[in-house]
Amino acid sequence: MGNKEEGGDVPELFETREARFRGVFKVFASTIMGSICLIWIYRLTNIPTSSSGRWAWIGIFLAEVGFGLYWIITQSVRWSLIRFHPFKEKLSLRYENELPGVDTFVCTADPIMEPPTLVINTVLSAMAYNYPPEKLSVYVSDDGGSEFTFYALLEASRFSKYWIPFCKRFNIEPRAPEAYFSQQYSSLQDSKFAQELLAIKKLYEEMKNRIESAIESGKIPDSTRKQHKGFAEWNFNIKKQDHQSIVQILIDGRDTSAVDNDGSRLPTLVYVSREKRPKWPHNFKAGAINALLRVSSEITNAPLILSVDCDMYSNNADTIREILCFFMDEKKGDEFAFVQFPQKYNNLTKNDIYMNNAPQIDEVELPGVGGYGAALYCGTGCFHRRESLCGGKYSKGDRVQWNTESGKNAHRTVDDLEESSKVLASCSYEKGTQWGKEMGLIYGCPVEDIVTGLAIQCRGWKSVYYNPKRHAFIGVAPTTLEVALVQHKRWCEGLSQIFLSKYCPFIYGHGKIKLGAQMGYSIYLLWAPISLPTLFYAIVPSLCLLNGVSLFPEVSSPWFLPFAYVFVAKNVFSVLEAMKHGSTLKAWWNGQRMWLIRRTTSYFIALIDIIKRKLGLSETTFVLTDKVVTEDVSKRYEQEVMEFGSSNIMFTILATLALLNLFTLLGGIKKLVLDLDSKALEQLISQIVLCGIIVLINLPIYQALFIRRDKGCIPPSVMFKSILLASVICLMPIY
Ligand SMILES: O=c1ccn([C@@H]2O[C@H](COP(=O)(O)OP(=O)(O)O[C@H]3O[C@H](CO)[C@@H](O)[C@H](O)[C@H]3O)[C@@H](O)[C@H]2O)c(=O)[nH]1
Ligand SMILES: [Mn+2]
Repeated sequence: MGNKEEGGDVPELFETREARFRGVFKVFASTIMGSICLIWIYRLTNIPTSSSGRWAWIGIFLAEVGFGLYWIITQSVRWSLIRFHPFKEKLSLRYENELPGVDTFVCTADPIMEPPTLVINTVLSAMAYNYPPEKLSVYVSDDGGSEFTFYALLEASRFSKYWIPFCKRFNIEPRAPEAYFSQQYSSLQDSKFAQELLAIKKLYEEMKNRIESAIESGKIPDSTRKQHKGFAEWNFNIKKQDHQSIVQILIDGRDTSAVDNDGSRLPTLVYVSREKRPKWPHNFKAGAINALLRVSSEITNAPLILSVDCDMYSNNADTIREILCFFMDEKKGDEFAFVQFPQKYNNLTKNDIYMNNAPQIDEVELPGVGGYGAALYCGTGCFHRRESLCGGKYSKGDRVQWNTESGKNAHRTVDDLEESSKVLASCSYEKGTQWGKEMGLIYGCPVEDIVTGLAIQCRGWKSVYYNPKRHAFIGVAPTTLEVALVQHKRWCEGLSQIFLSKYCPFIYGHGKIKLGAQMGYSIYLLWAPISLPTLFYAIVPSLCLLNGVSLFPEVSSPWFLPFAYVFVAKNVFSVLEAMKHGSTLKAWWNGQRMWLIRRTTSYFIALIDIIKRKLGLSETTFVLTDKVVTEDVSKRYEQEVMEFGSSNIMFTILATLALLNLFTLLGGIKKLVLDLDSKALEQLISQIVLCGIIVLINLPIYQALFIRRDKGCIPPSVMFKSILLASVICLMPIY
């Protein structure tokens, strides 16, 4: 058991390293700051006196104030970049015999959008961690209330008896079967391995076939239904939003006869579908997690909780051991409430057309907020201390007892545990309690994760953002523009809601988390308002160009310099930052497009919806992210062709903006050529460049409007609407 009793100078279980070049960066940032101030001064001292363009001028000034302030907010995180490095060998030496239990929560909500085979891949990867199996439990929350998901889990519980020993014997990675089988094998020469691989792959395929054909036929075969008492729950007419609570313990980890093919114990596996009734709000994922928190506390009550979305399989079997280095560190471990991993995806294309992987966020901003001890909780790929999630406050000097196996359930039967758990998963259980307020995940916000993480930090806890080289969790990224934008709209709406609520980091977090962390949170919480200056910049300078109204200083004026410097320096910096973290130049460019599209569509619509909600006109919703696509769509995704193909209002907005800039660019150039006035050219060149960049970045949109003929192009109805709208806007006079 090592030297922990000796006290005093025990070596640390992890170290932190600060990013380099922070001094250089501070100098660079102050030159930008200086230029921004100069731009503001220029705007204030040069307001046009004539009526033409006066309001446009004031508007662009406000937009630049908006951009400038937002830029300042984004700086704090770049000053505090910290990376964490655990020493897992030391952990084993010191604590191998007192490792804590870990309860893994897997959430799923719909058997069509989140196929049961996807769910069990995640479940199997979580059951196969390099960790004592009797200390592992996996709870699946099925908000779809689907018999097929239950059936898939039953199949997985049987398959795990072969899968887990196979993983451990050959120490394979990753331990989600589908992902494992889809990669190249290096050691097929080893004939024993090759044999076993073929056998296990066959078993997996057979299982998958059984599950998929059951789903296809729409019913579970009677012979199968007889194999488990759990199916009886579906004898009633179960609807997704209207059913009793279901708790089925598929593997009871206490049972010493529940063993795998090698005779080793198995992790506990539990299926939970909380009660749903039409008149009870179910609070989406937050409600699901809270139900699991209670059910798991009844059954295994592990002190650590891992929560993952159903598409996020574990990609590293040692992850639990790594995060324990943070939690169990003698000096600092006690104050950590959670350890968050970045969200990584296995279905990205080379140039990441929808910017699903934003290095700026994963590699800079999130570790930056983490540097202030306030890493964001992002919903999936996160390990929590149960106590902190259930409302506990951090108090200094409270040493945790990790090994809390009390054996309180030793004499209770599975039936007994199931019955008492069902009560905990019922609708009425939370009535009049602190669940959703002080306890568990917070209700009423579509980004339950961010607000809950913030509340935990304001109770005194710290958190870690840990971004290891080998990705710890890998999921499915959106593969169509619509899904990507709808997801961002949900996030943006939820994030703004936090800013406007009592949880606003500057107020709620005041004196509890550092100012830098408050600013770091606000990078995201202020997504919605930043849509306005962006829209302004994408519309008004172009319209002014069309009307010959100049909004920027002439090239020969010294005032031109700060504009040029901010523009060039900011973009060069952003390219370098992206490429340093492995992006291609094209991916960066695609990212700029997505950045423009998100701000002018998702964030703008979210802003409108927030106002509507404030007026009492709409309610919180949660549009689930689809994790399956048709072959046609996925082929275009592979080729990095943008997918539209629906008449979502967001597409009308983005097509209108693209066309507007095309019209004004052509109109403006025509005017200049006809007038042949070099003075006017000098005054308008900035606007031509701006408008030209917007047109360049929108090339795929024109293609989708006029050239492409596949199913993913922009539908004619959207095209006509946007041509009409763009033309009308072109006719608007400039004040
Ligand atoms: O009523 C619901 C709705 C969703 N979910 C689950 O929540 C997870 C996330 O849903 P998804 O549609 O995949 O949304 P994403 O936008 O991809 O999720 C991100 O953003 C969410 C907050 O908006 C976080 O909760 C997630 O953890 C985070 O991965 C999935 O496992 C769902 O099954 C439920 O359990 N019940
Ligand atoms: Mn997701």
